Amino acid sequence: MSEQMVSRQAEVESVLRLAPVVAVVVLQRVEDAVPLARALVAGGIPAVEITLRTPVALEAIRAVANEVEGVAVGAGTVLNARDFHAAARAGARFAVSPGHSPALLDAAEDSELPYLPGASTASEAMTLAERGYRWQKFFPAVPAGGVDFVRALASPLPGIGFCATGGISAQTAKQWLALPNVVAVGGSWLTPSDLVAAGNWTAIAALAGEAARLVSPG
Ligand SMILES: O=C[C@H](O)COP(=O)(O)O
Ligand SMILES: CC(=O)C(=O)O
Repeated sequence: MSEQMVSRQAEVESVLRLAPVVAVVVLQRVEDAVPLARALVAGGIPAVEITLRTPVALEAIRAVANEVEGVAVGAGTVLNARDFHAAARAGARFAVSPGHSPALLDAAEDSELPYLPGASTASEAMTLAERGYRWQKFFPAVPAGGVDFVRALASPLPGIGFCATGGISAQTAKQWLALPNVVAVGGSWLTPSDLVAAGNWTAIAALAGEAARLVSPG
């Protein structure tokens, strides 16, 4: 594996180990980005994935990267090489995808930006491991097989650590974090759209606080 790949993987690991939960955020208004990220950081959740699902996402990433101390802001829903480069230009510290494709893996190899690609089967996880990706997003975690499925991957694929995301809640996060091959979970439950729309940053900081108190042995 190239030295660059080793250091980008180390960076992904360090982001995933900042806290038990990566906040997955869908923003409708760019002006919400900075106070929202500050609330998450204040609650103890510094890893924030802003999904490229809305027109304001890149501007939001730029604002958070420039203005929020202590945050590790990444771009989620990176679907192609163009998204990948746009995320890097906006100042994202990492990029995340629901799956992966040959073109995306090529773009990631040509870039400095640490990358967390998605997998949801043993074969996909093995394909990514062959390309040097020890840290992977297991997505969509619940519909793709749930806790039992991911637990069953731990023994045959001991080198792979997952950030399980998709369908996880405050109530179920603990079960996921107890798996030896789950280093963190991702989820949107910390930033419900009604609280974001209402600008209720205090409530979001409280949800982040609860999430930060979860523990992962992975
Ligand atoms: O990674 C992105 C997912 O949409 C987050 O899933 P969730 O909304 O079920 O937490
Ligand atoms: C689902 C996912 O991985 C993403 O939006 O990045």
